[in-house]
Amino acid sequence: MAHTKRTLCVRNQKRRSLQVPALQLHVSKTAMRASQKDFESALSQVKLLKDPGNEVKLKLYALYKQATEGPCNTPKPGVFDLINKAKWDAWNALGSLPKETARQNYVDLVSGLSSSSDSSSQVKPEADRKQPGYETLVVTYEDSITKIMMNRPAKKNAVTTQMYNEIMLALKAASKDDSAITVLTGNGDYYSSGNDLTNFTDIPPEGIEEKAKSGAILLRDFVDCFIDFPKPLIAAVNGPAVGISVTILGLFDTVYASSRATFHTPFSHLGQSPEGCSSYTFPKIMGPAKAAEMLIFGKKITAAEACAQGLVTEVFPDSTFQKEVWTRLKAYSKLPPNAMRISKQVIRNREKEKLHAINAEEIRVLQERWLSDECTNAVMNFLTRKAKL
Ligand SMILES: CCCCCCCCCC/C=C/CC(=O)SCCNC(=O)CCNC(=O)[C@H](O)C(C)(C)COP(=O)(O)OP(=O)(O)OC[C@H]1O[C@@H](n2cnc3c(N)ncnc32)[C@H](O)[C@@H]1OP(=O)(O)O
Repeated sequence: MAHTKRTLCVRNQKRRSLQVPALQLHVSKTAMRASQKDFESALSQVKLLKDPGNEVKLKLYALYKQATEGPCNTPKPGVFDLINKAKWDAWNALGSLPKETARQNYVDLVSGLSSSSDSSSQVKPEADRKQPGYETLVVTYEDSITKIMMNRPAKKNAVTTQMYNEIMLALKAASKDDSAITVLTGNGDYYSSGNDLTNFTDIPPEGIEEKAKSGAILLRDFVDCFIDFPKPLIAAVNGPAVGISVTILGLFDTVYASSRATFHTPFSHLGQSPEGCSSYTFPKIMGPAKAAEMLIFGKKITAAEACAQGLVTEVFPDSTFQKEVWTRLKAYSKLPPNAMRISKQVIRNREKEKLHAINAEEIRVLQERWLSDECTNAVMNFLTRKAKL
């Protein structure tokens, strides 16, 4: 099997003491409080706004439908019915986002739009372009770079159902905005601790099989977004990464890591199996032997090891990680965007179909694993704190 190693350039790998920056607990205080009245007032307010553009209108439409009718429940329009298909796609992308959250996101989005149109006579500096409507992410646009930052630092950026949906929305928006490159990173001391294990707890009345089915659709759509993302996609791995946040790195174009980062896929420990196309990308990137140690035995590797094995492009000392990575990315973002996009597509298109098939197959297997005693016991152990990785 051919190894396709990324550029190897390991920097200062001296171990540093783990510095935990002040955690910024992101709790939307109003999240649980968007009343029907707030929602109705947002509905009236939206009519007074100047045209926010198609992308925002689609977001508003999707959140409105989700808030009033719940998950998308209508047949997918035909390919030639472009407008209704775009609306359907936007609604469907919200997956099982709860109605209350959709209502709150709608209210937040309208309030963000109102305040930006109130000050529309002033030219906002690019750094202020924080995009409204996200609860688990901070999405910003600056220097032709869309930055998607996972923002649940107190939970080590564990990925909830809502965060899966918001990352998909943010990627879809970034694929259409005028940014040249897109970056995924984490807030706080972790990049991400992977799937939020409480995703296994809210079992609907229809039973665990239904939950596994909706989880499978969510995960398939999530990974598909990374396979199909049309622009250069960079991961800035600011700290330890676990599970799904590691496996999807094989679908990024470039992975920069802090010297403090570690990479861990404890699937067997959790009674689960590989996802994110890692059963294909990892053996291809690092060779079957190293991939097996990670994916079957759950070996945790350091940033330096991940770089030597080709999963990481370059490691930066933790103390200068942010500065060095953003300086590099700002320079890359000035390259001709169409050329970068086309080069990415030439590289990716050859493999797209295969990656989609691998994603579907991995999820078919994983869906069965979720129903196994091995998986249930492992999740219960974590949630009752008998086990930690
Ligand atoms: C029926 C099927 C439905 C399925 C629906 C899902 C669909 C998609 C599935 C995709 C599958 C992906 C596979 C994976 O990602 S596997 C990896 C899963 N992750 C883990 O197992 C990590 C678990 N976490 C830990 O082991 C530790 O927290 C840590 C990451 C090593 C950090 O330890 P540390 O001591 O530093 O910190 P704490 O443990 O005190 O964590 C701080 C708080 O954060 C909470 N936390 C952290 N990680 C998670 C997590 N993954 N899920 C839920 N909660 C998490 C932790 O509980 C603490 O919360 P607290 O302060 O309230 O106690």
